[in-house]
Amino acid sequence: MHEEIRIIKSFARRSTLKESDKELLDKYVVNNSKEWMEKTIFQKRVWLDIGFGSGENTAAQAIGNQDIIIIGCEPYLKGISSLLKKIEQNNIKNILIWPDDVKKIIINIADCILEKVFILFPDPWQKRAHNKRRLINAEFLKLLAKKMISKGEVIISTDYPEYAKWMQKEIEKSSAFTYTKINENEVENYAETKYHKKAIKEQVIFFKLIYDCQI
Ligand SMILES: C[S@@+](CC[C@H](N)C(=O)[O-])C[C@H]1O[C@@H](n2cnc3c(N)ncnc32)[C@H](O)[C@@H]1O
Repeated sequence: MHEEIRIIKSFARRSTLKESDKELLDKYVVNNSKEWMEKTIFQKRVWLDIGFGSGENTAAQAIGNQDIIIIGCEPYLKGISSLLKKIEQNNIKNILIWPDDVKKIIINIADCILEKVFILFPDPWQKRAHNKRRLINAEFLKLLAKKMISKGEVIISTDYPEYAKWMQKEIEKSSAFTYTKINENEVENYAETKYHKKAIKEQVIFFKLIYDCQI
């Protein structure tokens, strides 16, 4: 059956990539076709970092887990440049970059393939009129669940208490995951991200969601 997801833009591009970064990106970009992914990555353990920002966590996870492939999704071009720099400096071989909206690639990712997903400090879209732009909602979580292996994990963080409450409601509404609140030090190989460093520390919340096909 044809899968569809509403694409409400939750980011804005403000710059362009330098020529040298464009060439580098060609080396690491993921080809958004089912056939290419089937041949190239779906035999491996696949992780996803959605909205990687400057790529601190993506790089740390790739270095700490050499036997996985991590696909980093991020439309913010300066962030892509930062991750490319980390990849080259650390000679990282297991990162692929999707330089656009996660919703455009997730539909082409095979079902039951994702082992771990990070969504760290997603944009909170605080004004009520903008809430619909929030990435975490029941519709997106249901789609994500279809792509997860049984017992696969999604790690989500925020420092906005109101968004945290919203997340809890949407996780419960989607009824695809069980979830617990965890501490940052329970996230293996986690590297504090740029937004974590800027966050209101006492308010930072991490959720660990587990997908269980039996639910
Ligand atoms: C608040 S920043 C957090 C960045 C990083 N995770 C961190 O903790 O520093 C949210 C990021 O999500 C990205 N983003 C927003 N909507 C997205 C989408 N639909 N697909 C992929 N990335 C998205 C934005 O470009 C932005 O860089």
